[in-house]
Amino acid sequence: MQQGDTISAIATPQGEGGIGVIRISGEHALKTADKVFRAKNGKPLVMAGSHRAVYGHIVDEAGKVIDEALALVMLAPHSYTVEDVVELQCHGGLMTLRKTLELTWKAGARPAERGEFTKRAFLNGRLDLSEAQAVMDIIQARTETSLTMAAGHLTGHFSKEIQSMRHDVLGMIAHIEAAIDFPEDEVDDILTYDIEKNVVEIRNKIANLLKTAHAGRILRDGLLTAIIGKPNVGKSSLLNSLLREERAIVTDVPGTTRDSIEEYADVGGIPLRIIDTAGIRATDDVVERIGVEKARSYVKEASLILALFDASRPLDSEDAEILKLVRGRDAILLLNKDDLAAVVTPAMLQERAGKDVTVITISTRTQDGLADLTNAITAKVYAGTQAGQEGTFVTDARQAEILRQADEHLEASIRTIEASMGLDFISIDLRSAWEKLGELTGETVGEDIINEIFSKFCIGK
Ligand SMILES: Nc1nc2c(c(=O)[nH]1)N(C=O)[C@@H](CNc1ccc(C(=O)N[C@@H](CCC(=O)O)C(=O)O)cc1)CN2
Ligand SMILES: Nc1nc2c(ncn2[C@@H]2O[C@H](COP(=O)(O)OP(=O)(O)OP(=O)(O)O)[C@@H](O)[C@H]2O)c(=O)[nH]1
Ligand SMILES: [Mg+2]
Repeated sequence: MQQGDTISAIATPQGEGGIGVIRISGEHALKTADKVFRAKNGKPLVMAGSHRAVYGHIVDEAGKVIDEALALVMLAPHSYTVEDVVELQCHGGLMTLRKTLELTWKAGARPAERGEFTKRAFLNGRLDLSEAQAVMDIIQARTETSLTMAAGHLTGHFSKEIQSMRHDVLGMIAHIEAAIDFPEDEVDDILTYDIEKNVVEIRNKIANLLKTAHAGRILRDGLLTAIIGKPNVGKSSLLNSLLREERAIVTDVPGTTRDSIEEYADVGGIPLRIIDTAGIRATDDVVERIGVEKARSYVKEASLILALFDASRPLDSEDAEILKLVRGRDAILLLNKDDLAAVVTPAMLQERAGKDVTVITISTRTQDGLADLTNAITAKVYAGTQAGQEGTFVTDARQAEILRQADEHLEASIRTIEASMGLDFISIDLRSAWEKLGELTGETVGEDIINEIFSKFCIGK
């Protein structure tokens, strides 16, 4: 097999850690590693054999010892990149890793680009494009549900579904080509009937996949959620409850939160990117006013708004302002401090907000109602998604767009059949659908798109 030029990068998080790994891949990976690594047994790494670790030291050009290390050799094609790979497992300090990396460059490697190791695994056929994308999703997963989804993709759940659709489409194309070569009118009718039935089935599968796109994107990227309300209603207390941690300052002084606070929380497996904002009110305080402006702009930006109200105090004009801000938006209204004597009932809030808005009674003090909130959020995220599709979520906008376009070609094939336009025209529509679907697995995708996808990876992956 053909190997690329030799690349190297730090593969582990950069900071202090127990161990840090420098990964070298490419035609001269072993030769490069031999120049910076001196095995205790004195032998070059080719003698080690694949998937063997060798003990030794990292040494500079003058032979000075930089670190103690293990070299892990993985010979092509049996490695992550399908090329020769050597990993130098050093002590996990910033200085030793940087120094060792520089030595690999002096020894002939060049700095790896973002995602270049995984890109090589893809170009060498060990992973398809959706599997390669899942590698990064695994690294970035913030909840167990997100991780399960990404791991499902990496092990091919999504790819297999796409491949099976492509296989079916190709089968139909083959039948059509055969029928074109041996024309017989009666056979054509049976054939187009069968094709139409098959196409409808595949379109159903695509429709079901597209239904997962909403949840899939949120599980991968998180849901930007703004907590808003007038001062002192318990916004920061809610943030702390959702994080199960005293993250934000809570006091009984209205105007406690002045700058917005952003944190990820795992709410029922959904990664929420939560923004706790300054209580929205008219104020002369310059700093607070900037905070209030920020809160208003987060209301515009957020995908979900949690609007808080205090059940123990009558609704006032400041609450009316909040109700106005969330009108027409994806929002859940929370009536907080339910543990105190209530002067506002959920029915009163519901009446003010309109019947289509979800109102939930909570107490951040007793944690009552937080399970209802979790359920309301998960229900919103999974709305329309069929249960039991763990491994086959559509996770990004590009995938969803490709599926929609493939579906359009399939729809066109049905119109072609119904217009009796002839077999070769049906075949053209089906071939377009087949090619489109191939953009998901990466079989029919241009270099620029591939480069763009991998450029979003981290260095060393
Ligand atoms: N040290 C280390 N840990 C790692 C990785 C790595 O590259 N190095 N990985 C990535 O960053 C992930 C694991 N992925 C890997 C995928 C394939 C092979 C590999 O050697 N495959 C061969 C042999 C398989 C076998 O023995 O059955 C092959 O596919 O032929 C290694 C790691 C996570 N942990
Ligand atoms: N009884 C009761 N008190 C609560 C509850 N939630 C919050 N509080 C109290 O209400 C006060 C304000 O809470 P915060 O979380 O700081 O309110 P906030 O909305 O962030 O306030 P600002 O940052 O000033 O806008 C504190 O004294 C909290 O202890 C609740 O569910 N019940
Ligand atoms: Mg606050």
